[in-house]
Amino acid sequence: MIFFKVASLYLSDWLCQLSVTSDKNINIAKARTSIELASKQGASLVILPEMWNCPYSTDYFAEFAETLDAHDITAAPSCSMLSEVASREGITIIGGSIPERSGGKLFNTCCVFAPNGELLAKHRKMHMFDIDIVGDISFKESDIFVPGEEPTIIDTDVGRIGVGICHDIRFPELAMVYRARGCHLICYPGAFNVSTGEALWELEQRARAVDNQLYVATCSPSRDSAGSYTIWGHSTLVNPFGEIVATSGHDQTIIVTEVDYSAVQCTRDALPIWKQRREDVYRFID
Ligand SMILES: NC(=O)CC(=O)C(=O)O
Repeated sequence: MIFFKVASLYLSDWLCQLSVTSDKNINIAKARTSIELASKQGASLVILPEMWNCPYSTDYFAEFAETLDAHDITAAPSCSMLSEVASREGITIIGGSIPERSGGKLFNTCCVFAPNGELLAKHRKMHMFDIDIVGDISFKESDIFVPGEEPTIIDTDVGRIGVGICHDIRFPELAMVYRARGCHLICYPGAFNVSTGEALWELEQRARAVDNQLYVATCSPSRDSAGSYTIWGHSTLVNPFGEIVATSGHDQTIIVTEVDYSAVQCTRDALPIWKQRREDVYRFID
């Protein structure tokens, strides 16, 4: 989980990496305790990991799925906990992700809650994690999930935030949309595995941050989470200059760090690459 304390343009940021079990009630209780702890310490934004209520495995997604009705969140125990804690503590929550059931389909969905407990937005993972690295890892999210169709931009008390989920980070176009629409921060709840994580997790975050000159936050479950998928961990915050502000190892942990949104404009003034783009010459197809 990541937590932010906000004072005008200046935030204090907590990253809290949760160990996910195969018992949903335990996962909900653990997340609640961590959010409350963050709030007591002054956090105003909390970010949870991808699949914080469910092991990251195609064997579990359907069983752990919840139906999310913005008008009656009580049928979804994971999200009703987030809504209740958001309103009791008066904080914004980027709710990692959970399996969502809707219209006979399943989505990998991040719910965002306002400090009054209102469901502000839902981001459905847009790019399915379907990979096959011979002799290493095979995973096919699209066996279970259907991709979301839209980018998600939310105006919150802690800035304009874009949301992506894990594999979404590999698509620079999505991050560019967020930059073009004025986001200061992109949050990617994620659960990279050890193979891709070691090679690419940090690289992808720094690339999205430096190309778009904004903050990138990632939040992962910890390595000891349930299921056969081995999680990389290493929740991280990267600044608009591509530098790592804070990161973790792979164990369950909380990191507290600080975010200064003025770095977004400073970096853009110093290196005005957005204005220097040559859209007149970029062509994907002749
Ligand atoms: N959960 C994911 O989308 C995993 C991923 O992208 C990876 O590289 O691992």
